[in-house]
Amino acid sequence: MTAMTGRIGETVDRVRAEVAALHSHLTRWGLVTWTAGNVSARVPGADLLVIKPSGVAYDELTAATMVVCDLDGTLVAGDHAPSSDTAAHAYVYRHMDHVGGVVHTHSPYATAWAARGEPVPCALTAMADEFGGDIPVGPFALIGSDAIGRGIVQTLSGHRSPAVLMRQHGPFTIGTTAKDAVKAAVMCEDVSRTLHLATQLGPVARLDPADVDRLYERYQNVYGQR
Ligand SMILES: O=C(CO)[C@@H](O)[C@@H](O)COP(=O)(O)O
Repeated sequence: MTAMTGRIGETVDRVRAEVAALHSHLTRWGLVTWTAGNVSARVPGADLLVIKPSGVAYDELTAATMVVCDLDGTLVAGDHAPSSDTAAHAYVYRHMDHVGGVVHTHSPYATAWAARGEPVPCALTAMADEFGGDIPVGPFALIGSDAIGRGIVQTLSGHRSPAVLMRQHGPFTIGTTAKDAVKAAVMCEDVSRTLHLATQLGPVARLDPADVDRLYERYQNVYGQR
């Protein structure tokens, strides 16, 4: 591992361990095939991010294999090339100050909705809880520039959903923390699957917007251990 010194080095090492461990949720919840997914986290107190190395198998990911980039996506520390989605993650961090973590997968049901360019309709209380409405579709964009990141930010800015289905590509999720972004990716695939099954049986009705608001406020502010 390319060492970074001092207090920032300690912080980076902690974030590297956290990001490495979070990748195990992508395989545990069936969100990725081969290496087609990545998790990143913003480094607190620094214009840096930690992200997965490109194309490295999940069972080979360790804190030491995580790479550190600046918020332009340039490699700062690490012995591997950064994820091919680093530019998208970095763009989100530059333009959404509240975001501490970003996840991208090709999880099958969410990616099927992305293939069709259709938002996942908010027809379940679980969707109101986690997404506050539909899961929106973002524009088609080729990898390798700021285009994907711009599409994520344009779609999610002012939107309650932490997930966006990038058209004909797959879901990207954001969170206050990287763990929150991973949870959003897990829940995005879960509701995408359920709504897929439901729509196979016939039309589904969206929840009343007032009910969505009430469910979202409760889940975001009361649910769980506070
Ligand atoms: O979607 C793509 C490439 O089109 C990437 O997210 C996926 O292959 C994962 O790439 P990385 O292994 O993170 O570089």
